[in-house]
Amino acid sequence: MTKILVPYYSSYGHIYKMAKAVAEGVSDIEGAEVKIVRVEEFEAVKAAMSGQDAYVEAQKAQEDIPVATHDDLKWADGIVWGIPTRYGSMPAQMKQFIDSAGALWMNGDLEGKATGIFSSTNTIHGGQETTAITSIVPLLHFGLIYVGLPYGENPEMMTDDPVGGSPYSASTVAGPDGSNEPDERDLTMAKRLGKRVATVAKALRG
Ligand SMILES: Cc1cc2nc3c(=O)[nH]c(=O)nc-3n(C[C@H](O)[C@H](O)[C@H](O)COP(=O)(O)O)c2cc1C
Repeated sequence: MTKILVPYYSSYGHIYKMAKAVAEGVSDIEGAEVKIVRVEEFEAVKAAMSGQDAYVEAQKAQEDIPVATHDDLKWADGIVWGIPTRYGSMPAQMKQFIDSAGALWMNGDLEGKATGIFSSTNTIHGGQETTAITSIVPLLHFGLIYVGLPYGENPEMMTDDPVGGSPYSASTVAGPDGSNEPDERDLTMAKRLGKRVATVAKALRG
């Protein structure tokens, strides 16, 4: 059994929808088991956003998703992180989860596991690539083995349409007001990322 974890943080649901696509892709691999977990929201953000319908609805839709733990990270053979952009890099909620996993780093618990990232921004040039690239840094400190998204398997990237996806990560563009649904091409690339990380994780397990 190859165990793949999809830990994500999502305020408005785009990353959550991408997480489900990633999980679907993992399921294409024989003998793969996938678990989606959400990184917990800050109480201060919950309070600040309590009057914003889009946020409240998106949080409600995720209520049944278990909260991510460090034991989940240890359980997994591969980890595909769902990281929306905050000022061009990862949200503090995700950073806190990663920073608080120092004991795992110290023990080398994640070394040699396959990993990948999917992301989301409001705007096309708002930081999809910087979010992926800067998020890779702590993942390499953990000794994770990074799996990207190659052009060869993802012809959807060869376009000047405002879709997500780059060699660094699967991604989606939520739109300036956040009302876009993930494009079908974004979901397809997210599925392929899930499948690719599961393939590598399986091979690494031997
Ligand atoms: C504090 C904050 C900072 C943000 N910074 C950026 C940014 O730098 N570039 C951008 O395009 N979108 C930015 N956004 C928009 C989010 O990236 C977008 O809402 C998110 O990717 C949608 O994913 P979600 O629906 O899963 O929350 C920001 C949103 C917030 C709340």
